[in-house]
Amino acid sequence: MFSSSGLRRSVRPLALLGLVPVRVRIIAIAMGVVESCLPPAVAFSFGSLVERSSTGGPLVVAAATLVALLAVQQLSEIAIAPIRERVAREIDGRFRRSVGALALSPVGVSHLDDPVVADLIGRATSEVNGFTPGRASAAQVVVISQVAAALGCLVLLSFRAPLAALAMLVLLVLARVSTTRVLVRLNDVVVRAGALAGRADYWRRLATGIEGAKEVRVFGLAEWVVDRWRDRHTDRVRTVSRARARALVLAWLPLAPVGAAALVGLLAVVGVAEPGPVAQHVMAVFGALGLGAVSWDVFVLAHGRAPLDAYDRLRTVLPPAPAPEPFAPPTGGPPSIRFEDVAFAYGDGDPVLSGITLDVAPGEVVAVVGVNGAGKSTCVKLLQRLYEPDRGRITVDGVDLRDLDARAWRDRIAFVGQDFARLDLSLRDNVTLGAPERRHDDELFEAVAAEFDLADLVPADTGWDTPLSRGRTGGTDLSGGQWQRVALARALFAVRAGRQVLVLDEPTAHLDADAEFAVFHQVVTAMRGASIILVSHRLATVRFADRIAVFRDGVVSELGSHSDLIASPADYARMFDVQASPFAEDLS
Ligand SMILES: Nc1ncnc2c1ncn2[C@@H]1O[C@H](COP(=O)(O)OP(=O)(O)OP(=O)(O)O)[C@@H](O)[C@H]1O
Repeated sequence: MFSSSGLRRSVRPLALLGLVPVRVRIIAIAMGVVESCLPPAVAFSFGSLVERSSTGGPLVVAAATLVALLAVQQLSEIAIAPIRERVAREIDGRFRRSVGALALSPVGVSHLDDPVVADLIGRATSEVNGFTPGRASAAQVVVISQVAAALGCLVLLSFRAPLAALAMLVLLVLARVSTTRVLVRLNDVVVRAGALAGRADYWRRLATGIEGAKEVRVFGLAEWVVDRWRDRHTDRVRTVSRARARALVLAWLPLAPVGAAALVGLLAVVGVAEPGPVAQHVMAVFGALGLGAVSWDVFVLAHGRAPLDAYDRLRTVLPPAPAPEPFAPPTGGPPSIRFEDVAFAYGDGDPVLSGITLDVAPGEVVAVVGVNGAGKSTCVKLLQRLYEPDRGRITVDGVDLRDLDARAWRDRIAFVGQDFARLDLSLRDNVTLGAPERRHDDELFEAVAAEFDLADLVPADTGWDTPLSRGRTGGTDLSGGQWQRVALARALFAVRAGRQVLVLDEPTAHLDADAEFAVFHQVVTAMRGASIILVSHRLATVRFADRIAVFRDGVVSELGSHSDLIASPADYARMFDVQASPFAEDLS
């Protein structure tokens, strides 16, 4: 039913029990069976005890049996809690892994641009109020045993009053069906409440958190933001409480058939003279009413199915991919990369690239420049296979990128982007996760840390293991420029560990042109040997590249070394003059 890449077929909560170890499964099922047998057994045993006391028969055995049954009932209620926890933990662990694997299974990231997919991933991973598939599965066992216990009581009744038992069965099934409908409605309320809470929460974070703290104060937005927070929150509470009230009104409806069933059951006892059968009958009637009752477990079952349903739908949208190959160090030197007439648009949007043709020779440094929105980052995303070209192809050593294993190709790339990852981990992890297969290579890490002067970023006593987060004990936070040094060190670690392609997509955009030039120069000098692609919208900072490609209107409009391009009368020379005139002396 389950593999690391996904649950194989449509899953129901009960089927998830197959994921727990056999021993735990057997205990859970055995306890369910015991719980199903207890109510009819107690009714029967109580009837015998009353009968014996009325006829003056020996009471000891009957009383001892009843006491033993009641003791088992109490004990099983206590013992079942840790079993249910274990069942839920085992299933939820596997389910989370399965959802994670599915969400990460597409080669690229274009599926995340689709709001339907994003919503399904959100719902499959949501654990609102702890209603998880694992808890639903454990609850399903309890619900089945509750139903079985009630049916057992009806069977007991049917020996004396078959018609009354049949009428009760019909009425209680009716009650149960309408109860389930009410629960589905309540479940919808919970889902809606979750979506609305997300909106209200955004404004709460903006008002009280660090996210927009400066803008909110400096632009005088405080009152406006707080008003929005209050309005969204009020909207949420009002919408949810109206929907809940409507659902709860319906919750009264099942009470009518339950009441009628109780009446039918109790009336059937009229005329029975002996106290024993009367006692057994009354006990069995009360036991049978459980068939129409709403228990907490029915509620957990209804809610805990929601992530499973979302997961099922997600699987129809995202078929599970085969498990990735383990890391295999690349053989040979840096590759030659070629973009051949590559065209691309996001979804149904306008073309961003309309025919890019560009070579990067092994070990060459190629800069990609162009105005904002020219498609430079998009080109880099295609190279990393985060998206696929609509037309044309990208080849690596002559092989179409689509024919290469995406994971194996990415294992050859080191990358720093504009919004590089600031991992809430230690400084050491932030750097060494650039090449996870060499994570424990302290010598390599120390060399890279020395090259980027990382020692002054963390206190000496906690050293490399200092968490880079103010929110963690003993943690520290870094400035934007310091984080950027860490991100570049991560790329250097990856290159030293054997990555042969380096992509820098404006990680230094917030620096001034001189500082960006210095950083690019340092990084490229340190990583010479890899095939390097530098992206920038500032021409002066990449002038040392072997070749510069100017992106314009979705194509490469100029290509050559800085001295070639500056000598031609086209865009590059004109833009370079405009951008570089304030630094003319430094650049000469
Ligand atoms: N995920 C996306 N979905 C839809 N459109 C996108 C997406 N990412 C980028 N775009 C659009 O594609 C165009 C090119 O964006 P891209 O980021 O490649 O440009 P760029 O040259 O790198 O710009 P900049 O220098 O500002 O970073 C822009 O119009 C942008 O709005």
